[in-house]
Amino acid sequence: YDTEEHTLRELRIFLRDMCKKLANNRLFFMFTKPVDTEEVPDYTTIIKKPMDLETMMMKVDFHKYECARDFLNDIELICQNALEYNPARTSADKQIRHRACSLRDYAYTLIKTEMDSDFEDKCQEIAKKR
Ligand SMILES: Cc1noc(C)c1-c1cc(NS(=O)(=O)c2ccccc2)cc(C(=O)O)c1
Repeated sequence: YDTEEHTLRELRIFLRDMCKKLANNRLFFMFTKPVDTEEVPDYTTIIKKPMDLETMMMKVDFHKYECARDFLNDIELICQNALEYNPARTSADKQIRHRACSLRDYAYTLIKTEMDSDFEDKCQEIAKKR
């Protein structure tokens, strides 16, 4: 089978496992689904590019990620959105900002420790050619 397709399939398997690990951590519960505009009516007036772990899992299945860096860019988006929408000194805002930073650090560390850097380089080479 075409080795590029084989590489991208392996990437998708890895990224699905990443999504599962992040979504299964209770700390990150509020990042598992899109922010509900019924619950948070002004959310989309402030946050222009919403992102969440369920949407990321769908993006994996729709072949939207060609390398781990693209995946981490969406994790960064989840984190930045949470910092932007929850800037107050209240304990609720502080808690969600802390959890957003934990999500970002945990995702980077998981990828750094569990993904072969040569494999990521190969994915980025394929992405460049497409
Ligand atoms: C995320 C986010 N960004 O800004 C805010 C504010 C949140 C956020 C949104 C919600 N309520 S929600 O209905 O949109 C939802 C429930 C379950 C999973 C995903 C979203 C709850 C919480 C919370 O801390 O419990 C936080």
